[in-house]
Amino acid sequence: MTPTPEPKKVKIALCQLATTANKDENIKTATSAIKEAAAAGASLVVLPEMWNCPYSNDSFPTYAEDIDGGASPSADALAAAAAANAVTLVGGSIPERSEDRLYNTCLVFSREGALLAKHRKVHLFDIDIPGGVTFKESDTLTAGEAITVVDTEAGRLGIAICYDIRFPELAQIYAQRGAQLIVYPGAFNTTTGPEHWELLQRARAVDNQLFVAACSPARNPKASYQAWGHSTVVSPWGKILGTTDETPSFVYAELDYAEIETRRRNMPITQQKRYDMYSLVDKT
Ligand SMILES: O=C(O)CCC(=O)C(=O)O
Repeated sequence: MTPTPEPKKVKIALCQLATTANKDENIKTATSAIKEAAAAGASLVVLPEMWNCPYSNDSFPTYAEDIDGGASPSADALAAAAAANAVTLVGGSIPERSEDRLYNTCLVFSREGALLAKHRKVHLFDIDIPGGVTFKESDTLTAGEAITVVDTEAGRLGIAICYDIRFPELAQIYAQRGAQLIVYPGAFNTTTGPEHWELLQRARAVDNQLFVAACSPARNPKASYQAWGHSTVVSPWGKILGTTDETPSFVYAELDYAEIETRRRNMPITQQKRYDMYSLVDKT
């Protein structure tokens, strides 16, 4: 990969969208949110995990779109919205159908609406917390096999989805590859969200001395899955640069990528790692 782009300042917008069971309505909501974020001055816009459908295993197969096959109204709408508003767009995620498999997939578009990257969620959300939350994405979805670092006009971005944030090795590999910001479209819930959502974002940011942004759907009281909301942007020092509650809302923050160099110079933990005692192997 080429050297990390020059440090610069980027205004990011996280669109905490209300999602419904109506895909067309969800696409309209996303399109108008991208326009509103751009009008507010954002050059990098982020959408939530599974923004075009309810977050449920019943929904994923019926809402899934064949992105590679060119049959994806959601992808088409995102490409058009990125170009119309001249923003770099991390398009949250949607259920993707590819041959006989389904994936939880994030698309990244340039300011011209070109598809820059496609990331399939690597760690599937299979958990069982009795009295709390039980979910098994692997009932319908297949895990991705590739990790994604992409150069954009808004910086070098590492892309990962929701449960992926619990795996520090992935974030460390992104940092090693020069990511300035890791973007996690996510949909934590009312059991794990209050305990871990902010903690994990701050941990990944401080571990790796880079920016972290996590964008959730808004909570829908009628939905089977109660999203935590609280979309958040964190600095390399672990500072919350912007956050919200569980309602449909926008989070704006300015990312000054020069801070990454400052923090790493002041506290050079990457050079201080004891790779004579332990190791991280990038097998991708
Ligand atoms: O890790 C968690 O607590 C929530 C993860 C999740 O909701 C997801 O991966 O979709």
